[in-house]
Amino acid sequence: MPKKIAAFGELLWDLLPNRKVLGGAPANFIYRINSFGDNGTLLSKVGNDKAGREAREALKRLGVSDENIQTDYEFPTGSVKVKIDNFGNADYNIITDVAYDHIEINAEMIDAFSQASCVCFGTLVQRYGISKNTLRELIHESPDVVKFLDINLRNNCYTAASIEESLKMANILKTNDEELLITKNLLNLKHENLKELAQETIEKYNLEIILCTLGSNGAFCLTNDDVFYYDSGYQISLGDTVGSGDAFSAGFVHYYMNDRPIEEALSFGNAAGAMVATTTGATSPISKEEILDFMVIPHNRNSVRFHQ
Ligand SMILES: OC[C@H]1O[C@](O)(CO)[C@@H](O)[C@@H]1O
Repeated sequence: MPKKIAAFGELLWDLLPNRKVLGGAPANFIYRINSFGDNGTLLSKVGNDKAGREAREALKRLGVSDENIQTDYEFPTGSVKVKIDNFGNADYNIITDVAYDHIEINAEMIDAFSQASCVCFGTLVQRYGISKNTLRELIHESPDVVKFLDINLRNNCYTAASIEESLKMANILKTNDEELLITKNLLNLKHENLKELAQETIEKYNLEIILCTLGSNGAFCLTNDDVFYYDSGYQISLGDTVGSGDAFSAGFVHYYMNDRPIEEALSFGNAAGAMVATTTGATSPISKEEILDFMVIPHNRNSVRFHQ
């Protein structure tokens, strides 16, 4: 049975150096979730403009319903200017006060959230009051649902308060090494070492799992009963990093919510993220079968050491 997974947040156009592609972490996440065979719902908002109409069409072409995409009559559809450096790393200039900052609560959204088995959200959509409050209410109405926080810290789009509130709402945190250290500094956590910092964060915010991606060095996972797994990085030819973390999250959630062992979920997510990093933009099609095939090909894998 496909699992019902919902995500709340930004749907936008990523303006890459030479073309525009549909993006927004929750949109990218739900696209991958559906491509893996689960039943994903995206909760967002676009403007009453050409970009909004095109976003709906693009979304549907990607196999994601626009049923829970609201239309805003005042604010434009979101967009992001994405610069890619010589190493393929993305720098995001995120346009502010756009339609997805104004998502309003309604009965359909409450149903989509509370009837899902897992919901995903990030910090970017919490930069203004309306969407932030809608998210809080949706979470409040969904007590028995697994809450997956893909923290996605984007410049000028988070505060210590939005990070802390998000951690309090979450059961599972997905972060990257850099974001975990930013979180440490803003929330005055103690540990420098990533594993110890993850332990401290789990305890302080009562999390069940932390997933931490490490760029080309793979990813690790730590649970609240202190089970630790590490999956090393793949040596790939990098397209760009856009959407790679979103694919990691979708891969992990797909396996985890379908009752696969956490170690397998980590490996599948890590491979999904690596494969998306070989493409440009966040929504190039990659099937589950292609990821599974990729995982069994012998690869050169990078390896990091943890100071345990
Ligand atoms: O959501 C914020 C930004 O992050 C991405 O999702 C990539 O992870 C982009 O598509 C978007 O511009």
